[in-house]
Amino acid sequence: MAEPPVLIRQDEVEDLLHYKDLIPRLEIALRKFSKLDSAEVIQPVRTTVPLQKYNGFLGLMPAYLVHEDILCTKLVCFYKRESGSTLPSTQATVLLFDPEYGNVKAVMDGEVITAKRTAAVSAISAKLLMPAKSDVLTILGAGHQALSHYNVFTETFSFKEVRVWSRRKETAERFAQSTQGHVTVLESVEEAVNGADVIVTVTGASEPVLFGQWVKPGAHVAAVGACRPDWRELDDVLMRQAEVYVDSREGAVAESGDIILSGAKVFAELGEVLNGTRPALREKTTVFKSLGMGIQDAVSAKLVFEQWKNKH
Ligand SMILES: NC(=O)C1=CN([C@@H]2O[C@H](COP(=O)(O)OP(=O)(O)OC[C@H]3O[C@@H](n4cnc5c(N)ncnc54)[C@H](O)[C@@H]3O)[C@@H](O)[C@H]2O)C=CC1
Ligand SMILES: O=C([O-])C1=[NH+]CCC1
Repeated sequence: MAEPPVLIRQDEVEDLLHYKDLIPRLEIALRKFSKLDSAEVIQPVRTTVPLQKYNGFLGLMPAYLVHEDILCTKLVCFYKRESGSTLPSTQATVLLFDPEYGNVKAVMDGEVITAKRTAAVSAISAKLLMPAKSDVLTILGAGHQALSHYNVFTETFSFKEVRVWSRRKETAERFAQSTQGHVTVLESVEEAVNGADVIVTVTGASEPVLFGQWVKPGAHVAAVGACRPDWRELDDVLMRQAEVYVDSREGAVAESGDIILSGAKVFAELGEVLNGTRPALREKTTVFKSLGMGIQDAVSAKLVFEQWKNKH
């Protein structure tokens, strides 16, 4: 009989999952996903169950990586919260299976996995697409994803200046006090992105907060929020003037309001750029529209489980 699943808590996942191990594995998974013959990766588009009464969604994100034999699913609830709400906006649990028998090997916290793998994929996009000389990073939003993006971007790159904006100035100030290095708080999005080389949008907005007229030509935008077909973070001008990269074309045309409602064309998947089948247009204004994929959770969960076993 199969062993009962182990339970891996949030603090353990935090200790076990490191960007230096995660980024190369995510790159491999993205490459495999974007191969023309992608039989190595099975990942349906996320199924979402609307929770209309609570302004949220339950997302089911299964994935199977055939060669690595990783079978996994994440269950994630995400909500649109009112300003000042103390309720969490993303809650997640990850189940890692034994693909041969079908039993669950581990049940682990999915919030840290979601925060770290999303930020790590944005860092991969920036590595490929940001201007060769990038001095200024701006983060719009000051929640969980803002912090994980701050951590991986400052660990991976050398920005001279990091700025943050949030719709409530106190939240941005609290964020700036929580970071290791200096972060400048700006009162408006326009000021915050003025001259920025890299802009990360990690808000819960459903209407555009970032407008193309404010974005420096050649800048790179990692757009992480607005994960529903009728939610926006970026305006039409930015979406139409930028070269648009995505994690998954299939996911993007089904779920991204920024793409669907602007009519912008997807230029490439990140995996295609990593595979060398589509170019990285670094000199142009670029948007990486992130939606999140089950394979990103699967490789993260495998890594956490491996590290957990080494310790027990
Ligand atoms: N692409 C991906 O793989 C993932 C995307 N997300 C999305 O990323 C976004 C940020 O997630 P978390 O940091 O976990 O949330 P959070 O609740 O911790 O932080 C959200 C931030 O956005 C701000 N915000 C909320 N509504 C806003 C509005 N209407 N206008 C401007 N700012 C607003 C909040 O004040 C806060 O600073 C959410 O949209 C979430 O759904 C989350 C996980 C994965
Ligand atoms: O990939 C993910 O976990 C999510 N994307 C949007 C909200 C949660």
